[in-house]
Amino acid sequence: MDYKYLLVEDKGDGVKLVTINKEKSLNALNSEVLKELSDCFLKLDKCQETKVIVLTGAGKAFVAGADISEMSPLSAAEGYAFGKLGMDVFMQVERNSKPVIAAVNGFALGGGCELSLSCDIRLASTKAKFGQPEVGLGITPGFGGTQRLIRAVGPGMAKELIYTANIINAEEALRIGLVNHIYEPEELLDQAIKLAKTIASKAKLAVKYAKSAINNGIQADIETGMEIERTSFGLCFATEDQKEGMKAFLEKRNPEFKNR
Ligand SMILES: C/C=C/C(=O)SCCNC(=O)CCNC(=O)[C@H](O)C(C)(C)COP(=O)(O)OP(=O)(O)OC[C@H]1O[C@@H](n2cnc3c(N)ncnc32)[C@H](O)[C@@H]1OP(=O)(O)O
Repeated sequence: MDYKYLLVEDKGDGVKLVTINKEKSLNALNSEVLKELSDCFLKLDKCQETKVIVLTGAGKAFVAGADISEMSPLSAAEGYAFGKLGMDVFMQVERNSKPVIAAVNGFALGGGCELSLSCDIRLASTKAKFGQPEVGLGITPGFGGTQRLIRAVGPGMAKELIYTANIINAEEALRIGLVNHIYEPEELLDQAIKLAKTIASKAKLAVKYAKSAINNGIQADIETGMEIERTSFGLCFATEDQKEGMKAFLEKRNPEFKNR
């Protein structure tokens, strides 16, 4: 996969590393980068060999937000369309059939924080900074921040972050549950890939069904959520990997999953 602003590397064992590589503008998301991300995540979704995706940024930023120079002259209708473009791409990340781990190496502001929120798991370097600075620019979050941040950290904390535009460090992000773990900058990618490989070693379809059950269930009432889980659970029994996983346990050996 060849892109102008993305690097896609095969890290082995079914793990792909996607790096947003537009260092000069701190990986700010313009329409071109968003379209490349869309194409990349669509292809990785369909790629049989890919089991887990790690997403990071080149240089000192994960993503410093949507591109302010592109947004500055927009009309209301154009602003709406730009917001929709970002939302659609982030929805592709969130709904990707493969788990996506955000390795947040530095600034994750505005659209950058929102991109990390569309990933399944966030890991941070000690240098990471998170925030939704949009109200300081005269806009609201526009790539899903008002909806995903409340789900990640609760409405009170999300509202404080969004209304104040405060930037928080990795420790605070860990404290409020925005990230799962913090690592030294030089360890972040290795740790993200290690976590990705642990997930990739499990039954691929079971992980896929678990992801969709969690993502769909979180939007639903508990009874609907339980029905979603029952359906996913039942579907697993139609897979070869369920037979192999349980047979291996009973035979006291490691399973050899075929991802079928
Ligand atoms: C729907 C979504 C909406 C949004 O996401 S709104 C945008 C939210 N993000 C922000 O408001 C953050 C904007 N950026 C900053 O505040 C600062 O940057 C930082 C604090 C992240 C870093 O500051 P420092 O280390 O001093 O770097 P630097 O010189 O400001 O940035 C290097 C180059 O990167 C460009 N840049 C940074 N962020 C953006 C952006 N979000 N959109 C467009 N360009 C950006 C700058 O302008 C500059 O460029 P040049 O070297 O040509 O002066």
